[in-house]
Amino acid sequence: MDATAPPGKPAPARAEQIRLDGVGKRYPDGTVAVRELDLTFAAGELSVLVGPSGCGKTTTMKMINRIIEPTSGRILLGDDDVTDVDPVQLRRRIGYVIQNVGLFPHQTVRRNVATVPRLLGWDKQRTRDRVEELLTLVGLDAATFGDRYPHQLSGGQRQRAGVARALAADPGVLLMDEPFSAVDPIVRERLQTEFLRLQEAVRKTIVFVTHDIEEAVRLGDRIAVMSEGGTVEQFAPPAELLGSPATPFVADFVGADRGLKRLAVTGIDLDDLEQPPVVHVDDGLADARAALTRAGARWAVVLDDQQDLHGWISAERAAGSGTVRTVARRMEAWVPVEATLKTAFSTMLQLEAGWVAVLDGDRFCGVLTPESLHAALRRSVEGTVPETAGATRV
Ligand SMILES: Nc1ncnc2c1ncn2[C@@H]1O[C@H](COP(=O)(O)OP(=O)(O)OP(=O)(O)O)[C@@H](O)[C@H]1O
Repeated sequence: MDATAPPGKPAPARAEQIRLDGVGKRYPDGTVAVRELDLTFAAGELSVLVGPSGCGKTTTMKMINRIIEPTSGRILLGDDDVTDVDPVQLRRRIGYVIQNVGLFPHQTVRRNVATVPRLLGWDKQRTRDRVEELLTLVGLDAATFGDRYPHQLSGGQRQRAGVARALAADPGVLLMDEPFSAVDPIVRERLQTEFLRLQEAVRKTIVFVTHDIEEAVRLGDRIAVMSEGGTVEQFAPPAELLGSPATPFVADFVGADRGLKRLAVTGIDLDDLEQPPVVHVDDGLADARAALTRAGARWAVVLDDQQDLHGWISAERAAGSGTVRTVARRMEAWVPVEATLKTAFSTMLQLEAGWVAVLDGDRFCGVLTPESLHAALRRSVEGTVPETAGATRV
């Protein structure tokens, strides 16, 4: 926390690296929850701990903010050994979001979110500004929800308020323990999407616990698959984890449909695209026929005056005279080049289309057909091409 920061404008905290160095936890009853764990969570990345129940995920996470003290090894937050940092100070540097949020039931949303700023002694105006800013950031309208009590919110709204509260002091690090597991799948997906957008904006170092591999793949920059005793079976970006599981345990955990899951984290590669002939709505049909013959193709993509996608035309419909416009079929199936193969595939299914156009801004880049999608998927499963960094995981 920067005491010199102007009111209402706290200096953004640095996202710090977290390093676990031979960390172990033996509970007083002799249970060894975590054996000897070496793991580094990179600054500004979202790392997910995933694994079966009881494998030590929560214990690992709670050792980072010292809710649980390790019995061996050390944990470094940036350059500081966390055991040397006063736990109260430490928890101000580390936001914490848990399942069911843990909002104070007798306090309004505003007051809940203001908890840490109040503890830090911020003045009223600075606190109020920060609360408004955070509620907006997590998609809760302050005027509507600010004065409600937690029981007057839906599960998803409560979860958002919980995230706002954890971000209030602008910590560099966020620990999240199954934060979205108490809400239904549709709300969960929406929260995940919003959360990814939020992380794009705030770039915290986040350690996120879940036992849902789909959630891990969707959110994680890196995923640690853990087995009993806090053993890390593999710690890798989602595409790598799904493409080449390091152990039979990981292969089993990510599931037999890992190829399909990998669609969600694989970007479109321009080399995957097919290039059908392109004609314009105002071209004559004779020109369209000539283009089809030249390319040896059965159909062509039709673009309008603005070079936007208009639809397609088949060789059969190109017979006769007149212009392409009169016989072309409309087609809405397109995806931006930043989309994932999953988005392309579901667009194709949703619109019952035989292909989807790929656009870079307004520019037509080519099309994906079931065949080229299949080839792209094979490429991605075989892991010959790294995950596309720009792929939008929504
Ligand atoms: N206070 C405790 N005393 C003794 N054993 C404990 C204690 N807390 C947890 N354990 C044990 O430590 C192991 C790891 O627990 P932990 O809660 O870290 O697992 P987890 O992977 O988070 O599980 P889940 O997915 O079910 O939340 C389990 O075998 C659990 O029974």
